[in-house]
Amino acid sequence: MDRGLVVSCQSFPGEPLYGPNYMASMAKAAVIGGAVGIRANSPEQIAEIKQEVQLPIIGLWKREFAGFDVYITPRFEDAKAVFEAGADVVAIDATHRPRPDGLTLEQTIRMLRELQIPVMADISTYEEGIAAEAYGADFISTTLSGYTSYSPQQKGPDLRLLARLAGIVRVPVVAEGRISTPQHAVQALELGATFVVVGGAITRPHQIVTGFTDALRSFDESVTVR
Ligand SMILES: CC(=O)N[C@H](C=O)[C@@H](O)[C@H](O)[C@H](O)COP(=O)(O)O
Repeated sequence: MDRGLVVSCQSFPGEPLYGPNYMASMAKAAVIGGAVGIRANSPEQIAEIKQEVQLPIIGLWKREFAGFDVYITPRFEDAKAVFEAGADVVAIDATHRPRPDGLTLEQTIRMLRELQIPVMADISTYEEGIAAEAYGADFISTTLSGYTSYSPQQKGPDLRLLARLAGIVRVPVVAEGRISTPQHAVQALELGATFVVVGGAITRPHQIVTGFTDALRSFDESVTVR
């Protein structure tokens, strides 16, 4: 995949853009805008997008299993289904938390590589990134920083984690998570990211609206106080 922008086109039940082909249309818009790849959720949405755009797809499948914290492509068989739906790379939770199928992360990555399925390791800490590379992941992405109980909880992207990993691992490092401005994206490339994944800031209109309404509300409140 070329250096540049990957647009994450994901929608979920209850969201206004959840339904047939909304995400395929979003992916078409990403193509027009010059994206180099698409990140997409679920075999269904991946297959829809695949029909409409030629760009490489990083696929995942968000699934919740009672008693487990991992939710990004949690089981080996979910990863296989994502690949079979047309993903070129499969993104998986690459933390060391227990997985619902009882496999370790190392076993999962090894089994996927045996099937020649390229793996993107979604990590939350530096140590997880180093381990994922050692296990054979093809890409390391900062996706889960801020979304595990033990990683830094911050409003903006974890550029520090990105820079530390980019300085040491040999596989491509991907900047992902809370990248909400073009400036963040440029900064990520400067710090060594091979590509930058942007989701909500492009493909979640309700999130974009909230950014504006929150700003207006704080302005109103500051005026009232005066
Ligand atoms: C933590 C998690 O579950 N991240 C998910 C991973 O696929 C998506 O919900 C995010 O939208 C994606 O990572 C892009 O990030 P952002 O939408 O912040 O640009």
